Amino acid sequence: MIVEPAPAKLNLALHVRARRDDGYHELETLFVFVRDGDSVRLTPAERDGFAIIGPFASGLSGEGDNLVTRTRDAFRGTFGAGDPLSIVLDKHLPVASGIGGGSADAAATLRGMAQLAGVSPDDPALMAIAADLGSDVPACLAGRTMIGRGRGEQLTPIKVPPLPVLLVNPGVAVSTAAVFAGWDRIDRGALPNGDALTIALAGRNDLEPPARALAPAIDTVLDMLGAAPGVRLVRMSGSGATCFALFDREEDCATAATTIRAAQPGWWCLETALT
Ligand SMILES: C[C@@](CO)(OP(=O)(O)O)[C@H](O)COP(=O)(O)OP(=O)(O)OC[C@H]1O[C@@H](n2ccc(N)nc2=O)[C@H](O)[C@@H]1O
Ligand SMILES: Nc1ncnc2c1ncn2[C@@H]1O[C@H](COP(=O)(O)OP(=O)(O)O)[C@@H](O)[C@H]1O
Repeated sequence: MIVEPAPAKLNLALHVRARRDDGYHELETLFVFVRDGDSVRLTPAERDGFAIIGPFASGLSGEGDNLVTRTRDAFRGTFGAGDPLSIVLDKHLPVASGIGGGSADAAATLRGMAQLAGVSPDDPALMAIAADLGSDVPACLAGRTMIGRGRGEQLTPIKVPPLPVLLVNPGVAVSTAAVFAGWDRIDRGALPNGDALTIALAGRNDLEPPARALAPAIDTVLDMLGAAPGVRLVRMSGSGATCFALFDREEDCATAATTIRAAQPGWWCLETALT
């Protein structure tokens, strides 16, 4: 049995540069990962099985299609059938929330299946499968801080300090495609140069305005995070609606979490750290 962690992704900065003829957008983004997330358990079995457990299981259980089973089938398409597998997805990340839960699950499934099949984690075919599954899956397969370009699949490593971070989602799912469609098509420029923190602090998320138009609750989340003592940076991640606040001190992160949980008990709130 293998249990693969599927940590949440954040975009500390996300610059949308152009709309391509294939409908996707050219991006420049700073991908980081946090300590916590979903996990995928893979066990060789008599026949294939797939189950979803955990606090956000109900948001997905009704859907026949899941990125985990799609990934399993894509892996087999490249590397052969192998043993039947019982797969359990433990879903802790809110669905369609800009922190790449589905992409992280896909990447964890690829890593786990590669390990079971004796495929090297560096096999380039894994990255090719990842890029086919979704724009964020290559970064999640790499699983560490990266500058992403193109659709997100051109990756360059960079280091980030393990700062405390608070993630807050107001419980509104937003469609990635709808948010990109709302981008005003104005190129506001490249990612700044420098170390990861400099890039984050001087960068932007160009998807914030269209996401805020679709989900006005994001305004309230950003305001509450921005009012937290000791906060270093507040921004939305990906296409939203999850927003993050970076802190220098764990105590400040914990205080902000307590304040927000008391004011908004229905929101999802995760105190974690960059890895
Ligand atoms: C915005 C980002 C930033 O990291 O994150 P999330 O909000 O999903 O977490 C990603 O680019 C999302 O990646 P992912 O969620 O894998 O998206 P995909 O399945 O590839 O694409 C979903 C839809 O989003 C739009 N899309 C996605 C990526 C991109 N570079 N340009 C796009 O226009 C397209 O309309 C596409 O049909
Ligand atoms: N394992 C999965 N986890 C989350 N979403 C999934 C999964 N499999 C398929 N999906 C579909 O993918 C869509 C995007 O999900 P998700 O990766 O959570 O978005 P985001 O990258 O914006 O956080 C969801 O609306 C859902 O229908």
